[in-house]
Amino acid sequence: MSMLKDPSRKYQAFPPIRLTDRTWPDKTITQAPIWASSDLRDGNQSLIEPMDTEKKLRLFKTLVQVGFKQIEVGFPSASQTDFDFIRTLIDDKLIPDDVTIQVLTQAREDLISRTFESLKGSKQAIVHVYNAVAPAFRRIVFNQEKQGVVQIAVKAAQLMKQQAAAYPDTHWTFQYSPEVFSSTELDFAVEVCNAVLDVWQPTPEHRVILNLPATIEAATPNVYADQIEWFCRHISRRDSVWISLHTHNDRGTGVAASELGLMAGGDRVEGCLFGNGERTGNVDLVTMALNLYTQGIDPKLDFSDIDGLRKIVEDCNQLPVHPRHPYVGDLVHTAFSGSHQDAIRKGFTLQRTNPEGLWEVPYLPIDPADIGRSYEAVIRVNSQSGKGGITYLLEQEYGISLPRRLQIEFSQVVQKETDRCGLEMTAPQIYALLEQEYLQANSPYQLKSHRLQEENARCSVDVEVGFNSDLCHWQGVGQGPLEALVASLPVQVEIMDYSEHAIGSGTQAKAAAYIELRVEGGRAIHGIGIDSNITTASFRALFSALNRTSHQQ
Ligand SMILES: CC(=O)SCCNC(=O)CCNC(=O)[C@H](O)C(C)(C)COP(=O)(O)OP(=O)(O)OC[C@H]1O[C@@H](n2cnc3c(N)ncnc32)[C@H](O)[C@@H]1OP(=O)(O)O
Ligand SMILES: CC(C)C(=O)C(=O)O
Repeated sequence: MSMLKDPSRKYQAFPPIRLTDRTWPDKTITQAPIWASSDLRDGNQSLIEPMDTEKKLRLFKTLVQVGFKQIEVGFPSASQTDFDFIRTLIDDKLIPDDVTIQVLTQAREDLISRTFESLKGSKQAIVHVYNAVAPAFRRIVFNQEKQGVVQIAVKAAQLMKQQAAAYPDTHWTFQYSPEVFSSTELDFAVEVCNAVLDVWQPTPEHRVILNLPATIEAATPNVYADQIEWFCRHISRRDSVWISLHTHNDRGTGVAASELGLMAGGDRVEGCLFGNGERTGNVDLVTMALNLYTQGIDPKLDFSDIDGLRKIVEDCNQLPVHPRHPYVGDLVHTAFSGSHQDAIRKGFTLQRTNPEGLWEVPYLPIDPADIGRSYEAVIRVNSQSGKGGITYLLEQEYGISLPRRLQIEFSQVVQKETDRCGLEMTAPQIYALLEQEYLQANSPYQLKSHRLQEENARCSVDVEVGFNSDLCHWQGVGQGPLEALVASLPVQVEIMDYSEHAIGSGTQAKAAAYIELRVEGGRAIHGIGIDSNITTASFRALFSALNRTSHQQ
């Protein structure tokens, strides 16, 4: 078997929705939807090993901490583990007053009564019932005509009403999902839902939830948005219903579909953290929420410690989060490539001058600090990197600010090394290379010591220099220490550029000095000196450049 030359023999294009006056493309999302986490149900049912009670509890508490107010906690009629877990939540009073748990059931009598039994004693709960309504499911799964499928839903709705009446101390909310809504004839989806609403008789004060799943994502996200807008226009009692979106990610557009679905009238979004869920996953609620955040909208979910959250979710799901996963992947705030690093470094420098201003660092749609990440991993260096990245790491990790031409010179040294080893270079490795190349460039001339005297604005210097196995004394006079040192040298040099800065502060502070030197009319070469004494640092820089010049001749 191989891919078909003519895939239309096997696959059909999804038909477009007839909605020429669609309004959603002109809408924007201006507030967070009602979030409902399905991690403990849809997420859990898709795991290789479903969570045990301990893991479920851990994840439940985490979801509460993040700020979810509606949490689907399981399918209690399906397994004793789920049933017991729900009992634990209720009996041990682990559900905060402002959190509503939700449970799922098929539209079958025995399962519905078991579901209500599991919720006995809860203050409030959402009971979520579903049956598939799409043509293929009617034919293949239920072997029913449309009316048969409507009857399954209506009967379940009636049973739920009866069961709820038997437990009057709980505040019940009903939820119905016409499963595979996205592949169902729209008028039929509305027909089934209207029939369910006729049973439940919701009011604006006591609404029900109609959850419209893209159980299997089958079209571009604009089609889902059209479906939602069409549905919202045609459903009866719109003001008594919360329209809930439940998208999967089969085509990789689960987030886009939910976002467009919100523009099209959705009130609520069900999904999982980091996109866990059946097959390619449910819509990723973290991405959705942080997408809102980066548009300046409070998502009402708190991801201030996104790495801590990821760890818990990975432990509970026993599934890793991809390094490229939006916002949370290990590499998503990291730039390896030169032009990105350059732009990021400049962006950070500018941002620091106005920390309260709008975030505008190129290539970083979010400030990593807002989600608890350090800037450490923002720039990493390999053979694709340029001077910007190297400079950034030296600045951040070692407080060393190389002057521009020295950045260019040193980046070539790093480039040679990354090309040679083919690996990433960490900040300590880059610093080690800097040390080796500049700070340890002490042959043939080794600065042993120096003595300075200042008189009448004249400086005289006496330096002790190791040269081969000899010890020499060089003496010179000038207006400043550096000029005096230059005058003492046995070769003709010209200082093309000099700069210095402090590294750190207080008693631990050191000075870094940078010199660009031309020796006897040759090529300009750089040197670096670091010392707690600024004059010594500048002398070291000069010797570093002098020695490097002799290596390069
Ligand atoms: C898209 C989703 O994520 S939907 C949620 C899916 N999640 C799960 O199914 C996880 C938990 N489920 C289970 O553990 C089991 O399915 C149980 C315990 C609920 C039921 O198990 P079983 O009774 O063995 O039945 P099974 O799941 O095989 O059910 C198939 C039967 O239920 C019917 N059925 C399936 N879904 C529904 C539904 N939503 N409403 C009514 N009947 C349904 C099928 O037509 C089939 O009927 P048939 O036996 O007359 O042909
Ligand atoms: C039960 C429903 C909402 C579901 O999980 C789906 O259709 O994907």
